Amino acid sequence: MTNSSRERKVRGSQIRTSRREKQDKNARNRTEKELTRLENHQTHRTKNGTSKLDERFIPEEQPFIETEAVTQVETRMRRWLDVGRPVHLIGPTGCGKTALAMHVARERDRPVVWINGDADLTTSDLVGEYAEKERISERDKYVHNVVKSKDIVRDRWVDNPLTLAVREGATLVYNEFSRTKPVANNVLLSVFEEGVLELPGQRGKSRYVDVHPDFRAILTSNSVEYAGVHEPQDALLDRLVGLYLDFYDRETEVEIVRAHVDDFDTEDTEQIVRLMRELRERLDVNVGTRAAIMAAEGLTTVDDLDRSILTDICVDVLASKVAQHSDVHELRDEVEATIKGMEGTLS
Ligand SMILES: Nc1ncnc2c1ncn2[C@@H]1O[C@H](COP(=O)(O)OP(=O)(O)OP(=O)(O)O)[C@@H](O)[C@H]1O
Repeated sequence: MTNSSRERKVRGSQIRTSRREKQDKNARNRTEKELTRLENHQTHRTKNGTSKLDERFIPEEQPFIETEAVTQVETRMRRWLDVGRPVHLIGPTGCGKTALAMHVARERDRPVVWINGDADLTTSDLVGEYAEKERISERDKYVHNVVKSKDIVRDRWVDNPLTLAVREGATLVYNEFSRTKPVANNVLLSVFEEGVLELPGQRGKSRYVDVHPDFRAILTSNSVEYAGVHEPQDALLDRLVGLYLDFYDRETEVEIVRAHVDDFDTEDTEQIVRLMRELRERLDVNVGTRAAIMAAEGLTTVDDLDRSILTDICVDVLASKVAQHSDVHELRDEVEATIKGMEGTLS
């Protein structure tokens, strides 16, 4: 044994760590991990110029016509959005609710989050769930060449559209919200009133999310279905500002059809809109602006138009709305009679 006793060197961290020091170390690790996650998210966001919100499905931007009639409704919508009230657009199929909601939402220059109402939608579909497994591996080298490893697998919470919109101050467009069962929409009550979103699946203080001051909501529902699908709870309706829409005036519909159908003569556009509006008055089925757009698209393929071809196009555009094959004959008769009755004005 040599004279100088050699102090035993212990490599690596101290063998014995007090419980308190271990807790502090774990807390530091957790903080570092959280900071890394946020930095990664921020990097992802800046690198791709998008946030997680942008990954959400949002209907493709369409040409948007703003006549006086459209602007009037927009002004009413903005009035309520400016004071933080959720706006509920109610109207018949194809009258322009979605286009209006998306346009006003985009104009707010905030991220837009889109939710499609559906009977199968649940609260967790709206707010989020523990949907991913997170594996954390800790490697401790207490003694050189001895590795103590520990894998922790835990559920990770994933925010769904409503929570993302609330956290990031997005404009939520909740299309056909009344198709969703009322119980799933209950989470909206405190969002629209107390300004807090409760995450039923979460625990502790992360169970509550303060609503971002820039968060706004535009809900749409189809007037007919609205009555028939799920009667939304009065407490929710009480929190909404309701704007009933109908089909636009003829000039606006002509502009809308022209915006959607290229290479279609203005006079022909005016005629097909006039015909579809007449059918809207006469038929039991709903004849929306979308039907006028589709009919105009069909007409762009025709060189020599006659009454029979025009009848075919109108019947084809509306036939999906009649339940029985026998009803199509009645539909065709109505269309033929309408075209005949307008012969003087349809060239
Ligand atoms: N102001 C507008 N400018 C341009 N296109 C419009 C405008 N309003 C409606 N449209 C078009 O008319 C058609 C019907 O509009 P939209 O889909 O918004 O109706 P909707 O009431 O939401 O129908 P649904 O009840 O089926 O959801 C769409 O093709 C839409 O792009």
